[in-house]
Amino acid sequence: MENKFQSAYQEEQHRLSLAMEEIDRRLERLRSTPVYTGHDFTEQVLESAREEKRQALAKSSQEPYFGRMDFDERGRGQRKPLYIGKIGVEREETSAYPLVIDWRAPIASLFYSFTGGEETASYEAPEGTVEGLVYLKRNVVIRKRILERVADTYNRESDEPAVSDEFLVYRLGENKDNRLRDIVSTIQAEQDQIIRAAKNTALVIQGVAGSGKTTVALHRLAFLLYQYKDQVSADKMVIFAPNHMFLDYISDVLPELGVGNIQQSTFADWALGLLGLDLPLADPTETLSYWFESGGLRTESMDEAPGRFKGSVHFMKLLQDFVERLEPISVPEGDFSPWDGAVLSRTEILNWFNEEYKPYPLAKRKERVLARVHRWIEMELKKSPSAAALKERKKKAGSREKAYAKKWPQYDALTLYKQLFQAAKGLPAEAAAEMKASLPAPIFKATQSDLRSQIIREEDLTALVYLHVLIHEVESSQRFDHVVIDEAQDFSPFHIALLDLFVKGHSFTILGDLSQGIHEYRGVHAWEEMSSLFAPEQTGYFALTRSYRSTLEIIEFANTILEQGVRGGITAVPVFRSGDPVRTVSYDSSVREESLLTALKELSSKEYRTVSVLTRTLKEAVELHEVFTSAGLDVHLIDGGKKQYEGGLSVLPVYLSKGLEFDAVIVADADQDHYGERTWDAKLLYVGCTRALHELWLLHDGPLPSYVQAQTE
Ligand SMILES: Nc1ncnc2c1ncn2[C@@H]1O[C@H](COP(=O)(O)OP(=O)(O)OP(=O)(O)O)[C@@H](O)[C@H]1O
Repeated sequence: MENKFQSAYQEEQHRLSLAMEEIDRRLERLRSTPVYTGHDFTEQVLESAREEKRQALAKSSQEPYFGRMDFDERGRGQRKPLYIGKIGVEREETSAYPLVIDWRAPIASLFYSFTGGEETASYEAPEGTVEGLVYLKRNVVIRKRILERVADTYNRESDEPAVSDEFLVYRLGENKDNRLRDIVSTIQAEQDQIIRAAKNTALVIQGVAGSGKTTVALHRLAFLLYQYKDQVSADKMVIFAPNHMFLDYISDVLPELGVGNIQQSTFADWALGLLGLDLPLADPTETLSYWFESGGLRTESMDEAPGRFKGSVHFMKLLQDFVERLEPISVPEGDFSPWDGAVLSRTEILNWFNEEYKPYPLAKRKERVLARVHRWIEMELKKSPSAAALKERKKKAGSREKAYAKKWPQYDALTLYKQLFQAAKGLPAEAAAEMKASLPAPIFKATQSDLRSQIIREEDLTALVYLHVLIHEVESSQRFDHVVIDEAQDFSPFHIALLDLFVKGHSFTILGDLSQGIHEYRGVHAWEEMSSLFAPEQTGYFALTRSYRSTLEIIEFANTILEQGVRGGITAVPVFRSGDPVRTVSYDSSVREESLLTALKELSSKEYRTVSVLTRTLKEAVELHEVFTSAGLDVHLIDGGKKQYEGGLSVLPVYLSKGLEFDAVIVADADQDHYGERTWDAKLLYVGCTRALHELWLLHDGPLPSYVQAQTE
């Protein structure tokens, strides 16, 4: 065994030296080509391509590849070693396989999809299906030009033919810093399927906690940019994520994959930018504490929650209906007369508005009609009998034209939204009453009062953007080539239907986990709510059930919470990576703070890079932060306003931990007072526990909730 390993290592060392020599030689040649700084456009384009190549080769020379696959393409009768890296490097002679194959190339898909077996394997190439035999799948770890590790995950000629998880487990065992990382060397077959799925599909992915949803979505973007380079551009792709800190947390993956310039935004930022609104949104803390304080007035049923109503397709239709009802009352009453004796009849204006400009949205129709009125005035002015009359008429026409334009309704999203919640003011009485009746009374009242005080909540943004689209339509510069929605369980069907108006070809990657649906007062309760928005051939569904983040012990512990507390959640299948047992530590309430401090000190003395304390509420997080810092620990408080995740030690409310991960997690106050018997409490605790990679402790002073198994040491 030792010898086999030695010889594999030596072989790879030799090949690595050859590959690096070749890359260095090419890089040197490119570097010695003088940089073009002139004004010739063609030369500038060529220079920019050379610069791109220089940068790619420079990166490649440090870590040329991560995998090797020996493949015998049927018909060739020869087994060839293929090297796969983050950046492809072509050979100078074109007939051979590239020196390094880009991980996104069709042939590289074999490296990920091949899961062992004696049979022939195949991949889809532009020229059709290519079949052959895989002999070897090998991972090689190269850091800064040094070969650190060689691990075979499959060897046809060995006595153990099954694909081994050993390398994956080694990778998962590493500690994490403050950034999510790429996984190109260990993408799993079920993840690869999603990454390489066709572009024009609304993919909906349900994945258990830690199944790699966020990571997979980012790799999918890099794949789409490679595979559809002529159809998509990075700056026309967008990732919607829950908050700025999360965006910061994931921001390194795409550059690591050699992809830059992809838009990353929260839905709220995008919506406010599009609306051109410079209004601060209502502070979400109030809503969050209403829904997240333990106990309280909250009911189990979320169906009447404002967010659910305002996120429904029903509400979307209602807005459309409202705008349609505005059409017939748009053109002001009466003829238009620019000066006495000249009349443009309302019938003529109506004809322009209702017939000639009918295909345009409301605001454009108004704009076009007013421009036409202006042109009509100019024509009429030409008929003036004298220069003095012309002057007089011009003056009159100027002020009457202004007054006439003012009589038209104002078409901007916020004005219309306010109008709707002023009992559809302006509509004929019967229509107005019908509109009002279709809005649930408590939501009507609360929104009316908010809008009177200039308060806009996040849940109003979908409606505002939709009204904007209805009156202005989507401009081509606002369209996306692809939209990724992370934590999609917190989005509503209305969000998706709205974004569908902005994306070409229903090209979506929608990822989430219903078991982590802690914002279900506004998010979806079943994926069908989203997938049913598309025709069956436009959408695809994938489920990821394997969890890569946590140890076997943590996953089994969290699964019990799902089974017994959430009842109906999809449990995760662990990768076989064993660690320390989960600890449930009971303490007396008089020593709560000391106990948490001791626990944090103990975990931070280990070799972990990130340790967090998760509280139930923000208030508790703030208080504990004070305790920890007074004791001299360097702890970051994550309070929702934070734009960056700094790693190290953190304290935060559990609901803000979604999407993040830590080497070790302490759940504070894991008792029945803080986590009651409701499904929702169990979901919150599930989210908290599944943030831990290697170690999880739950501290409590009262009895644990019934769905948490006390752990004995
Ligand atoms: N194939 C893989 N190889 C190595 N690591 C992986 C793989 N897939 C996922 N991981 C790791 O698992 C962890 C979880 O990934 P990620 O955060 O993308 O999952 P998620 O499904 O979005 O999680 P959650 O919903 O719980 O926030 C990350 O540390 C990621 O690097």
